[in-house]
Amino acid sequence: MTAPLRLGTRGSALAMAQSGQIAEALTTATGREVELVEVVTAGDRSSAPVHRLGVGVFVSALRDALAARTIDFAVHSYKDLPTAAAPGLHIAAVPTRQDPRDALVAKGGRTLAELPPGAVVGTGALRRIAQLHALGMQLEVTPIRGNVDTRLGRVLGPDADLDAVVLARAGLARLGRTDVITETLDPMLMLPAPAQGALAVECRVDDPDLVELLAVLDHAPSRAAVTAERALLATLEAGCTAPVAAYGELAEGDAGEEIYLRGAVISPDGTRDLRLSRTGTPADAAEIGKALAAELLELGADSILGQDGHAGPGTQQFGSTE
Ligand SMILES: NCc1[nH]cc(CCC(=O)O)c1CC(=O)O
Repeated sequence: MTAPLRLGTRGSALAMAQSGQIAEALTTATGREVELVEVVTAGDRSSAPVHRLGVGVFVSALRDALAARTIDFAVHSYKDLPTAAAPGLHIAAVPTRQDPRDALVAKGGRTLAELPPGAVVGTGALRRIAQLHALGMQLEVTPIRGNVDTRLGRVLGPDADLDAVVLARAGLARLGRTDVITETLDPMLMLPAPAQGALAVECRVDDPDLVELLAVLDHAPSRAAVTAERALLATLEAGCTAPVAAYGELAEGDAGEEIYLRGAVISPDGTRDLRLSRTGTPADAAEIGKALAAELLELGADSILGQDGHAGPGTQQFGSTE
């Protein structure tokens, strides 16, 4: 009898749902039993805005538990991972990615285009705030945070005080709540966060048997797309909350499989909106991301990122956007 593998997870409904789904997939694929071990993170204990805390707070307690060997592996929302590599740890799998687009949940079943001037839209991420302002619709954007149910309650609950919220479709899908979505937002308007909708399955480098076991969950196209998006983010050296968006899509092109990467850097007030794209082969995913970031920098991305909304030096270690 082998002992069950210990999967460390945050206690939020979303974290429990995605950890449970990965545990089940691993057991199905390998026959190994998996036990969920709850880890409380500083991010769960605080109610400060995420762009102040840095989303790294959600990650570090899980990584500490890995280092302390109280858990064997962890499942992260990939977009919450800092771009800096974690010494001693390895992303053993990037499972098949969920739909990476953002979703609108609005009162009265409204779509984005149906929101009247002055409508109050809640979202926590500067990337979304910036892109909502860039639409020029006179939306009033208000920062919110909290778990998915709390956010939905601001629109759908008895004390609803917002006209709409924007959140990741993937989070709603993992919780079985896509029914509340009134519009899945076209990436032409709302380019997703780098790695949104993807998970990262992480374990210790010094656990080679587990590295090999977890690899059954890896989905190469999802990994390539996320690699390109995160290389763009890392090259821009955008702090934890910078309004950077990136979306890599894989498709069959004339010369075989191709990756089509779009990137955007938007000022928080939406008045400056740089968007570019680039194609290449999935094997060059990281280079494509770096090259696209370099082009964005050439066009002044750094001056946009230097405006308020940039995380500042205190939170530079956190590489994720939201
Ligand atoms: N920043 C919070 C966060 N981190 C991961 C998800 C779920 C979507 C995903 O897995 O990418 C969410 C919620 C959201 O952005 O609405």
